[in-house]
Amino acid sequence: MINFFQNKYAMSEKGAKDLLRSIIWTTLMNISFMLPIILSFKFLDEHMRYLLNDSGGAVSGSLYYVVMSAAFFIVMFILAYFQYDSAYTKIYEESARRRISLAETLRKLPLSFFSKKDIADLSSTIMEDATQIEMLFSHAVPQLYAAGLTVFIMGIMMFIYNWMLSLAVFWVVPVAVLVFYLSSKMQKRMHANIYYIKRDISDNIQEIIDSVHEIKSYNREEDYSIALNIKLDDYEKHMIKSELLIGTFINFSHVILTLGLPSVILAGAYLLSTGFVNIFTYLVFIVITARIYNPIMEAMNKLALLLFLGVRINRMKEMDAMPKQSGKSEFSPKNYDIKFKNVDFSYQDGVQTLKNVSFTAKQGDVTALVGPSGGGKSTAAKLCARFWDIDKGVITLGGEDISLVDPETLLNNFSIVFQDVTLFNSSIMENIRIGKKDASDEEVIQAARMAQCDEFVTKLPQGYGTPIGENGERLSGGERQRISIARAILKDAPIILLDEATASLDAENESKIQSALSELIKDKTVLVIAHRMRTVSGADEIVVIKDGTVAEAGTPLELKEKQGLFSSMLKAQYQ
Ligand SMILES: Nc1ncnc2c1ncn2[C@@H]1O[C@H](COP(=O)(O)OP(=O)(O)OP(=O)(O)O)[C@@H](O)[C@H]1O
Repeated sequence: MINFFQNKYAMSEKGAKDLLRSIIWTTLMNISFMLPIILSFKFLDEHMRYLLNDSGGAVSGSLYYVVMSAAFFIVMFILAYFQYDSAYTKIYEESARRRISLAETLRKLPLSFFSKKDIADLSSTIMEDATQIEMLFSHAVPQLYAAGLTVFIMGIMMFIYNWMLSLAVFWVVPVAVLVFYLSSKMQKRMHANIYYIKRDISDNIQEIIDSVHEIKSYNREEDYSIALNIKLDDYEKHMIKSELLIGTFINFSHVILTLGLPSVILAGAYLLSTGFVNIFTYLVFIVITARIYNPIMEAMNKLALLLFLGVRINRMKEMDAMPKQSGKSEFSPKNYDIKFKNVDFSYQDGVQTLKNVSFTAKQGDVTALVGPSGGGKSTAAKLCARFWDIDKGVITLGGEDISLVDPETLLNNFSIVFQDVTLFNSSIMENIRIGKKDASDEEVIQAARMAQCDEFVTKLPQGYGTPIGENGERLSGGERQRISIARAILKDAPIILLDEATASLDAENESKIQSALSELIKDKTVLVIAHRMRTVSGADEIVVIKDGTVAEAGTPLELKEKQGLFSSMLKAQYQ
């Protein structure tokens, strides 16, 4: 059973055990609600017999009923406590574990998972799916299983007590469940559709928010809002259809269940008149029948939500099943040479981005990757920090295969400055401190000065404490890039990846930063991706990448003399 829950609901072992406990406690609580009824009728029965015999004096055994009532009350209270604890506290604990494990999964997923389109999907999985699953596991799943179990246990007890009346009570249950079951396939399909339409809408909204500048500048607001409205209408139609469908089936099943009571009244009246049952049994069955369907009805009301559960759990399982990056967390290479040996890589199946790429970026050297746009320079640089895993060949750092090193451990060795700088909605100080989280304010300011940030920071109202808005929206491209360089300077890692690091800077700032960078890169492995030939003039080694392959490699002088691609690019740029 534990294994079944673990597999079906993607739960931890502890969560599955707690769910089982919750089902047991809920079943016991459901059954305990019948106890006062049985006790009352037993009391009534004895009372009636006593009155009919009319022996005079007090009713014998009254104290017994008072004590039993108090005992039942305590039992019900205890059961309700454990039921609450298992269905809420424990289930919420599992939910916390589920969220933490999702976050852990995210840490281990390769970057290929985080394409732009996945961001809305991801946040919906983490926030909405996890919340919905939490709600279902506290309010619906244990209750559903417990309803089945309660009816089963009560059914056995009642059949033993009086099978004829029990037949009248229970014939409706399989019929109602069958009606619901037959419709569930259709409902599941519908709910899956709704779920995917909803995700598509979230993606669409996310895309609009991300590209709001482009949409406005190309006057495409109307096209986007028409496309979004079509999707919203579709969502509305599906929701109405689904509500109608599920409402119809739930109500139909409820109607079938309510037929149970008249069945018992009629069958009981007949059995009473023929002497097969006494009045006490008849009345007990009527009252129990009025209550026994409640857990099933309640569970059915929640089934609509439960139908969403499968889709949501599958989404989590999918995420969990994605190939994760792992590796050793202890890593101290003997040097920081990066070596590509016959590396093949593709972002998508069938489109090879790098083919048989081999080159070495030596520690203490500046290795420049140059070549035509789209050739694969940035891809090669990102692969050596294990942003993705390669398809063939090997990339080594200090002679060790990087695919065997935990990505976070590996990244500790890299200072990276990309073209597309990501900044966080906090102060400049905190944005730079990301490079080294335990850096003092003085260290941060020192790095900022080296990266020429001082010039614009001192003009800001709160200096280094100035909030810079979502992704640094209050800063210019060059200012954002300088913050990114300051981070790299602060981190002071043994390998430096510079992807057009000084592209958005004016000539004066660029030369100042170049001199700061030349201090930073001493004795380090430096991989520079550059388009402008003057950026690479000081490089020790140049690797020309064209159409995903190494077209030529050597020192600037060697390549100039070779009169190949590098030399023609050089000429073209100076012309
Ligand atoms: N995340 C991605 N998913 C799919 N394809 C990608 C991705 N990133 C880059 N590519 C593709 O891989 C190829 C190489 O891109 P890459 O950015 O490495 O080239 P580049 O030489 O650095 O180009 P540029 O000089 O223009 O920056 C291109 O065809 C590009 O479209």
